[in-house]
This record gives sequence, C-alpha cells and structure tokens, in this order.
Amino acid sequence: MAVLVTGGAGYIGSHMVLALIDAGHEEVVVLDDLSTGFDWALPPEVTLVRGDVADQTLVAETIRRHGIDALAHFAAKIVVPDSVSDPLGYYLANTVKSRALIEAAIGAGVRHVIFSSTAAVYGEPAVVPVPEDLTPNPINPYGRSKLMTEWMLEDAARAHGISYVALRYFNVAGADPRGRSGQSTPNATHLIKVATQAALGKRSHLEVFGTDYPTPDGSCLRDYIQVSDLAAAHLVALNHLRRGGESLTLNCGYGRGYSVLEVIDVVKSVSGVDFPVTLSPRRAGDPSRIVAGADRIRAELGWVPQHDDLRAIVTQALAWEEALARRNRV
Ligand SMILES: NC(=O)c1ccc[n+]([C@@H]2O[C@H](COP(=O)([O-])OP(=O)(O)OC[C@H]3O[C@@H](n4cnc5c(N)ncnc54)[C@H](O)[C@@H]3O)[C@@H](O)[C@H]2O)c1
Ligand SMILES: O=c1ccn([C@@H]2O[C@H](COP(=O)(O)OP(=O)(O)O[C@H]3O[C@H](CO)[C@@H](O)[C@H](O)[C@H]3O)[C@@H](O)[C@H]2O)c(=O)[nH]1
Repeated sequence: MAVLVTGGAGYIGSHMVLALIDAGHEEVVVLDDLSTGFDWALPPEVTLVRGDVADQTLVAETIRRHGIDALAHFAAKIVVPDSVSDPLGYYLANTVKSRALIEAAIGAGVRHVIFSSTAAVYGEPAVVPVPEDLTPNPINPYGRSKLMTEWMLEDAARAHGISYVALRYFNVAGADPRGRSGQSTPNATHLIKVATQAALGKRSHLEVFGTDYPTPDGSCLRDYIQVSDLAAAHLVALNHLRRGGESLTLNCGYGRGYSVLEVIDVVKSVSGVDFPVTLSPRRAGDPSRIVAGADRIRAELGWVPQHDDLRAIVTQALAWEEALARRNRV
C-alpha cells in the first residue's frame, strides 16, 4: 500500500509527508507542480512526481506504478482575497482540477481519499463554535470552490464504493517541532507568518485588516491549529478508512478563537520585538469569527492534539522563519 499526496511539497502537505514517514512502512509519492511548493521541502525517501493534478494520464500511471490505495489531496489555491479577485481561477484550481483528479484516481483503483477542506465552507456562521452539521454557507469563492469538491467526493464515493474523510481545517499555523518543515512561501498572506516576518524585519510592518468587526476587540477571531497536529489528524483518518471506516466530514481546530490583535501581542511577546502595526480597512472575503466545534474528530477518530498552545505555535513559526533566513530561502 502506498499513499499519493498531492501538494505534498507545500506547507501542510510536507508535514503530512513527514508524519507518514515518521509512522514508518509507507511508500509516499508526492504529486506537485511546485507552483507554491518546494522540492527541498521533501525528505529524500519520497518520490516526487512533478505535474498537475488534472493530468489524468499522469495521475493514473502514478497510481498504478506505485500500487497506491489512498489519496491525500492538498493541492489547491488557498488565498481568500485572491479568490475574490480571481474566482474563475479558484474554481478551476480547486473544483475543476479536483474533479479530474478524483475521476482518474478512482479509475486507477484508489479506494480512500482524504480531502483538504476548509472552515471557509461555513462562511460567517451564526453559531460559534461551529458544528459540522451546520449547513455550509461560504461567503467567498475559495470556500465555495472547496465545498463543491466536498460534494463531488460525497457523490462519487457513493456511486463508486470508495470512502473519504473531508477535513475542514481552521487556521493552520506553526511548524514541525523538529524544524524539518514550515510555511515557506515568501509572500504568504497568513497572519502568523506575516507577523513573524515583521518581527524579524523581513517586512516593514503588519497591517491589521479591520478593527470594526462585531468581536470583543473589533478584529477577526480565528481558531489556530498547529500543523503537525493537523498532519496527525490525517494519519488517524487514513487508518480509519483503511480499517473499513465510513466516510466522514470533520472540523480540524482546537475550539478556541484568538483575535488578530491577540495574535500580534503573542508574536511581539515571544519575539521580544515591538514591530510596527497599522490599522487598515477590512480585507475582502473575511468572516468576522470562525471557531471549530472540535469534539467530533476526537470522538470519531480518537485524535488527541499535542500542540494546542498559541505561544508554542508562534515559537515554532518564528524558529522556522529564522531557519529560512539562515538558508537564504527568505
Ligand atoms: N493554510 C491554511 O490555513 C489552510 C486552511 C484550510 C485549508 N487549507 C487547505 O490545505 C491545503 C494545503 O494548503 P497549504 O497551506 O499547504 O498551501 P501551499 O500553497 O503551501 O501548498 C499547496 C501545494 O499544492 C501544489 N499545487 C497547487 N496546485 C497544484 C496543481 N494543480 N497540481 C499539482 N500541485 C499543485 C503547490 O505547488 C503546493 O506545493 C489546500 O488545499 C488548502 O486549501 C489550508
Ligand atoms: O497581514 C495580515 C494577515 C491577516 N490578517 C487577518 O488575520 C486573520 C486571518 O487571516 P489569514 O491568516 O490570512 O487566514 P484566513 O483568511 O482566515 O484563511 C486561512 O484560514 C482558512 C480557514 O479558516 C483557510 O481556508 C485558508 O486557506 C487560510 O488561508 C484575518 O482576519 C485577516 O484579515 C491581518 O489582519 N493582517
């Protein structure tokens, strides 16, 4: 048995690759076009197939050659405001290409799929923390593009007798505690990444996008989940499916929200740098608050997070940012 990890050279996918290797006995094959990922993020024992997830011939050949039974599909475009300005690009990357991938994978014999979905499918939820059975209502093209892929998977699984777990990640942050991987995209837009770059002088300042939200301090609330904890959730999901477990849709978060201003305070405190912060208007497509109802994944998969600590997450992110600078991979 072997696992195909699409987007495995990216931020979260590379942590999944490490988790699979750390767990032993898996052949791991990565399919990545390196559009935002890095071949150096992969350990040497991994096979990298450079290509597009929508290349059905390549996908089918890869699955057959390596005897792949399970697909972990991370490859996507991921920036919420970009999806507002380029919706068709996001529907192509995240929906149309996922359709092609799922079709080729099922045709070539894949039995199990783990899909990187997102809290963005909930939009601006009326209930916080948000349970999985709340009807999704995405407010940006990114969330819609991912929700459609959840639906395709659900329908295809029923029709073709495969099983899947759709994991709805909340805000992913931090880095491998052993320092082997982290968020490496230089122009990434994620809050903790940007804040650590500001702390290290890689950016002149940090902008807070919106201070007039209906939240306690006026800035947006998010549930930050550590990336290795998230990778571990994929491993237990994979084991569940291979044991014959049913298809599931699960939130991945800790069930606690931090505001943008609180996150900035933690980054300043951990780094010891009082970097400049400016207050800016709201960013397109941002929900005001999104926090995971986090019980179901524990109950269904027995997932137990090991890194639920914002200071530790920021410490890891900062260490990775310093490591990138040392290696001239800023
Ligand atoms: N980062 C977050 O906070 C977050 C939250 C929720 C969901 N997600 C989801 O997690 C997944 C991974 O996100 P990430 O943060 O690691 O992003 P990333 O940009 O670091 O990784 C994406 C990877 O996919 C590759 N890729 C993109 N399009 C491809 C294509 N057509 N064919 C082959 N490879 C392709 C890129 O080169 C990159 O290596 C995405 O599906 C994203 O929607 C991320
Ligand atoms: O320089 C910055 C960057 C971000 N923010 C704010 O910080 C919050 C978090 O933003 P960001 O880190 O960009 O993440 P999100 O836009 O919440 O989206 C992330 O989290 C979603 C799930 O909640 C995923 O689906 C997306 O892929 C992932 O990028 C938002 O309120 C932003 O407006 C700032 O104020 N300044």
